[in-house]
Amino acid sequence: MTVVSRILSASSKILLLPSRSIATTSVSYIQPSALVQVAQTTSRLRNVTMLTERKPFSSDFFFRQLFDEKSWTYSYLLGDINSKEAVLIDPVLEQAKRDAKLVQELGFNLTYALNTHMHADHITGTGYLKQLLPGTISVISEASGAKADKYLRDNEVVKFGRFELKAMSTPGHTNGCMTYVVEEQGVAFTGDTLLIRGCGRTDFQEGDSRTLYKSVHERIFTLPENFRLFPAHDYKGNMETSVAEEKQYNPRLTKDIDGFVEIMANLNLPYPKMIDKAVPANRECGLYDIPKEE
Ligand SMILES: N[C@@H](CCC(=O)N[C@@H](CSS)C(=O)NCC(=O)O)C(=O)O
Ligand SMILES: [Fe+2]
Repeated sequence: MTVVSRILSASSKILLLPSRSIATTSVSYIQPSALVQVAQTTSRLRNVTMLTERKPFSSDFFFRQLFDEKSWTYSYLLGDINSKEAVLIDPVLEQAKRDAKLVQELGFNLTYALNTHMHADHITGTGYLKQLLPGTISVISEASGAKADKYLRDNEVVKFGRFELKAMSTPGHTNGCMTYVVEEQGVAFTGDTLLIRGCGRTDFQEGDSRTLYKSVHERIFTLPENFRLFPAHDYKGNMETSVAEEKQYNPRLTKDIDGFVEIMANLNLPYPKMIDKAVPANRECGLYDIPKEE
């Protein structure tokens, strides 16, 4: 019997038999690798993702997802547990005290407070964090047009302890959108470029659907399939996704580019409530409208 006919034969047995009987059928002569192929084939037929093996974070990599309930924003504190250097991605002004307290409680030194882009729906916490945690350097892309202490270009790296965070230019939602990637840990922070089963809107700031589509397909979707992806927002309670999941299930970005442009042109979303306040503030690194001391 050839390998192919064995697979087909095993596949039909697995599909036809109730699951409890699989272990007791005559498939035991099949090579384990052939069984994996059968499982992959049957999963594809049932439209189920075969999860690629996950890469766990290393024990010296600190990761904490934080949430702002008013703007549905996720911020991310990443740190090197040994050197105690940390970075904070997309902090929110109203949560800056919470975040500063956490950084101090954990004994971290916040080296960089980074924005993935110039946000339109909330004021960034980077400016206030510079006051709360002196020495913190605010960071945004050069293309954002916003003020910060440090500007990043495509493929530039910032270090925290032994870790490297690489800025990957992913414009489309805004010109200056960056996806921040910690390659060694298999993780990327996509800002508003790629949301879980969605993506950033393209109807204000420098939004451009074709550019966003290319950013996702040519940059984010070319990361390894098992990379964990963390967005700047989720409005449905999801917290994390992966390259493999979004490539298979993103309802917008699995379309061809023209189909995508059509979807984006017809979202009809109301403008963010804070846009007229947030964009001018964020252009200045969020350095005004600091909450009053209690
Ligand atoms: N209702 C919220 C704003 C919601 C919104 O527009 N979110 C943006 C990301 S923040 S710039 C977005 O791109 N959404 C895409 C989508 O499909 O929802 C508010 O008033 O703040
Ligand atoms: Fe945004």
